[in-house]
Amino acid sequence: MGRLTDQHKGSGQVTGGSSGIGKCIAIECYKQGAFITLIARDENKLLQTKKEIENYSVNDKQVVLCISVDVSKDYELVENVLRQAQEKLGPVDLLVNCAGTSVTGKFEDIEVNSFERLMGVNYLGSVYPSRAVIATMKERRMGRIVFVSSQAGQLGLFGYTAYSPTKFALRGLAEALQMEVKPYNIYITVAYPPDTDTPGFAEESKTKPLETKLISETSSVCQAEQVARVIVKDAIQGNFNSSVGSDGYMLSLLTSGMSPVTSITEGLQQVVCMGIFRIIGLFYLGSFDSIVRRCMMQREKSESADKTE
Ligand SMILES: NC(=O)C1=CN([C@@H]2O[C@H](COP(=O)(O)OP(=O)(O)OC[C@H]3O[C@@H](n4cnc5c(N)ncnc54)[C@H](OP(=O)(O)O)[C@@H]3O)[C@@H](O)[C@H]2O)C=CC1
Ligand SMILES: CCCCCCCCCCCCCCCC(=O)[C@@H](N)CO
Repeated sequence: MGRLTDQHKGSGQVTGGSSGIGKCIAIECYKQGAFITLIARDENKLLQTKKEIENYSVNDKQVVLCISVDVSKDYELVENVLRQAQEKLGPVDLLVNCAGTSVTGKFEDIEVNSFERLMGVNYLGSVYPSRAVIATMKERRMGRIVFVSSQAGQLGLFGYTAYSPTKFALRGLAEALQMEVKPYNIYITVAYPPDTDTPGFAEESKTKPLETKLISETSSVCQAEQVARVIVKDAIQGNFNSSVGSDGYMLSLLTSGMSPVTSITEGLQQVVCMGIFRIIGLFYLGSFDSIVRRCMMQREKSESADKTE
């Protein structure tokens, strides 16, 4: 963010900044000299994280501000608290929409209200803060907005019927918004992290179907620090697409569709590699289908064994 202003190293707002990937993104920005606003619900977690982040200060003027608000409930409230934060720390240079949560399970086993709740937090919870800061960014003719999607926002997988659509939605929002704000020198980044070792991931793993676990093992679990470093780098560079690891790279290239390109090299890589990555992708899909079929047969076998007992 150092490039964003001459006066100070910029101001960053991170939703979901009190835990996991969001916390590491906040630390990464703070280490680069930025002023930080953490946005989440639980005040204790916020204060604890603020203390932790302050250990990384690079100058004595740096501030970490905490805001306790639900990003998915009341737009007016979100707009108000973000305005107050900007009055204290200056206009926001970087907004990172990282607040989010997941529910996994078979379609028929997921509570109906979970579909609505996840769309609320993961999608509307990214719309509201972005909508609240965009006018100022346009006036200043500068700014960066990050949407934290997921690899599960690039392809649909067993167990993610409630979660994936919310992460796909962010991509649509990001593409449309990028086209609107590019002439104002505002750049949007969509990040597609793989499974990442965080409190949220630990919670998700408790109830994850076996199929989802086996399929997800295709790509290894990343560290939140690494994911955060990549996201912050891509946001500063103004890259539309942000992915981690070789699976992440292939998946992003393969699903690039009509999304904007940031460089000629990126466009050329897509043109050259698309076909071959599709072939590799088909093999992955085949192996996912066979995992699902094997699990189904095993379940039926153990159910019929139970009945004959
Ligand atoms: N970990 C993973 O494997 C992956 C995660 N992601 C995505 O990255 C993001 C962060 O995930 P992760 O670090 O694992 O999550 P964590 O559960 O560790 O942290 C979630 C953060 O979001 C905040 N939050 C949740 N709901 C709300 C809300 N309604 N309003 C305001 N803040 C909220 C939480 O604070 P509080 O509860 O106090 O509000 C917390 O700070 C999510 O969007 C997730 O979908 C993407 C790919 C992989
Ligand atoms: C050429 C094509 C290569 C294809 C590789 C496919 C690898 C698929 C693995 C997907 C893992 C799902 C991650 C979801 C993470 C997430 O969002 C939750 N953990 C949130 O808590």
